[in-house]
Amino acid sequence: MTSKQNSTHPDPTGQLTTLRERIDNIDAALIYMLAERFRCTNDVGKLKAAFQLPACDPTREKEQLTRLHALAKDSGLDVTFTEKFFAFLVGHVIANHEAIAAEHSPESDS
Ligand SMILES: O=C(O)C(=O)C[C@]1(C(=O)O)C=C[C@@H](O)C=C1
Repeated sequence: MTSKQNSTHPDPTGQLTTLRERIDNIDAALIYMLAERFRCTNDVGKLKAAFQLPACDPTREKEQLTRLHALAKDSGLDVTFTEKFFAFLVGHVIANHEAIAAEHSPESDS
């Protein structure tokens, strides 16, 4: 025990460090998973651009949301957070699809 730590004033430092190590590992996994998801959606963006399909597919998004709701409930993740996170993510994907389509468009210089 340190001078500041005793049974009335326990020191949370060790526990906090352990929890933060877990958080860092989870953040790393999330970043790698998101990078992989964006690699996949970029391929979707190229396919959509090549076949002149719309960037946004509301029917697919509805199906995804239904599935994500069930997963959120099952796992204990906040459903509102899940919806907001999905909307944020898909918003970026659609912007990327539009950028890819603009590059592929006949009016594009390149
Ligand atoms: O599945 C597609 O069609 C995609 O473009 C991918 C994706 C997604 O990020 O999951 C993005 C936009 C669409 O509106 C639906 C889903």
